Amino acid sequence: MTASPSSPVLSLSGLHKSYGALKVTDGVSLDVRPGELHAIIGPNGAGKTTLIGEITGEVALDAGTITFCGEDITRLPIHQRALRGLTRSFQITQVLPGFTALENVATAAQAHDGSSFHFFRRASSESHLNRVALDALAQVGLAPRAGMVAASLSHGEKRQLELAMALVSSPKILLLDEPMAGMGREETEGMVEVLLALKGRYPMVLVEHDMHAVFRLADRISVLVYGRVIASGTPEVVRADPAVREAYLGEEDFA
Ligand SMILES: Nc1ncnc2c1ncn2[C@@H]1O[C@H](COP(=O)(O)OP(=O)(O)OP(=O)(O)O)[C@@H](O)[C@H]1O
Repeated sequence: MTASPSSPVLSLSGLHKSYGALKVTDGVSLDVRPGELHAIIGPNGAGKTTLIGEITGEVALDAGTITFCGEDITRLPIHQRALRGLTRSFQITQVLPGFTALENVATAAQAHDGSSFHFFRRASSESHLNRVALDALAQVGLAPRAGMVAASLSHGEKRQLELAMALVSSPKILLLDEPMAGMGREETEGMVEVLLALKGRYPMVLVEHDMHAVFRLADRISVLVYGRVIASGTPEVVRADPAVREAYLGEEDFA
């Protein structure tokens, strides 16, 4: 089955997951449209990271269907989903601390491109990989740090580096799980700028607690509470929703 240009890139339909009596995903249905940045927010323990894991295949569903680029991927293993361009970044640290930023991204590009990498073409392959890696570093604003070893990068820069490593895997969607976690205001602002620049080029699912960042970036927001989507829509619609305001009672961002 092929998807038309306007059909959703990713559709979740009736997803369910329980751990014993705890319903972590309770009938979640939502879709991500081409070029859209769709944020998923909700209080601690609402099931956001679990939902990302269900999309990548790390968490097995009890019920429901996941469709990606027109294909039912519900039963596909993690690597088959990744090969199709379903790319997760953050909270999985694959950065090699003793390698430079450029080497890290080139290694990620090589891993993705593995089958076309031949020894007899080594020199040209390496320069190709370096070009691809530099381009990805530039996209995340990290080109000036290309020659620095990853260990010497700041926390925010390491997160930018992880994002660059995701970009070289030819993503058809980016799943970003708390990219601003542990960042100060300035680093958060830097990451918002990077994601704003990438917006529209890749559809993105963003799980994030920083509401200022979410409201600046999102085209649509879905609010998860106890594993259920209690509201979904544009930032304006979600901000004005009484159920959302109740779920976030007392938090200044919804005041
Ligand atoms: N493997 C597991 N076994 C049992 N319970 C689990 C497991 N994974 C997650 N949970 C529980 O499921 C619930 C949802 O967890 P999840 O990490 O998805 O929430 P979250 O919305 O991402 O939270 P946070 O915002 O704090 O990161 C929590 O109560 C958590 O303790």
